[in-house]
Amino acid sequence: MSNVAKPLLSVENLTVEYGPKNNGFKALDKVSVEIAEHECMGIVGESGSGKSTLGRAILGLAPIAEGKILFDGQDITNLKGKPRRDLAKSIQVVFQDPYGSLNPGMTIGDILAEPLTVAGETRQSARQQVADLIDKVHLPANSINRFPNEFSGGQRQRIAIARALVRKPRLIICDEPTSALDLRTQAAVIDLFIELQRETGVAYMFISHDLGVVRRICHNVGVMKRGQLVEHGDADKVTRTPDHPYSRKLLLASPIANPAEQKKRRADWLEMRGLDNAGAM
Ligand SMILES: Nc1ncnc2c1ncn2[C@@H]1O[C@H](COP(=O)(O)OP(=O)(O)OP(=O)(O)O)[C@@H](O)[C@H]1O
Repeated sequence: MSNVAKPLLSVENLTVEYGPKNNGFKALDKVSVEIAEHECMGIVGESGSGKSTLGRAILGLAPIAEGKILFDGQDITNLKGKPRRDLAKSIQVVFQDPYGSLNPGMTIGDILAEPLTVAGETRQSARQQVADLIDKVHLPANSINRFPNEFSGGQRQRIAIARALVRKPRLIICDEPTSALDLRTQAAVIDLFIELQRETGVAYMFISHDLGVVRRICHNVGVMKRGQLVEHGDADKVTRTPDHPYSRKLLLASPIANPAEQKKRRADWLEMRGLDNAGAM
């Protein structure tokens, strides 16, 4: 499948195998997917279908048996050590669990400043950027001196999002980032994701069980089943099979018809979010 714009991320025939090589369990089986700059690609599918494995493989955290991952044209499939750490500037992640993902012994200010000071920024510049980020994710300014256990689940997820944004990434893998939150908090965090995308132009791979959330935030969606990406189309149209309300099968009512339609949808979507086609604002 191909997007009209040059892909930021391109996953080609990716196979991830757990267990003995060439004889293990294929958690991903020849998956191909592309995400263009500024886009939000939803990944949905039943439990165990391979959604998180896809995200983990992109982050270099899953055993790749076959296939390729390109980021901005660079082959990152087997990147390790320093080059992999350097890539963390461009590809970040927000996980589901807002309780487990923050170091409880560090203040929010230190959690957010660490990636900047490690990258060589002065303490003063880091402090200023952290203050701006706290403001950007709508947390009170005094959050800087407080510890993670002083915050609610929704607030912690805002901190995790701020941490993902610290180094101005071009892509964030969001792995069920709202599913541990109550409905009201979930809606506010989704609004934040949308707002931040509008402001920064960051692209998202948004892994979720929740079709409502995916319809709201995503542009395209891919449906996974038993390690394969079985359908791909317009996120507005993703729905469960109507005649089998308990079925886990997902149907895309309107797959993308042709490149011209695809191009128009992309332009409309970017316009709605106040982004241009060429680069971040
Ligand atoms: N480290 C691992 N070792 C062995 N098998 C694994 C490992 N991680 C995942 N799997 C298996 O790979 C398959 C895909 O798992 P994955 O977590 O990607 O699914 P998922 O679609 O994200 O599920 P969920 O929606 O429940 O989070 C599952 O059968 C899982 O048991």
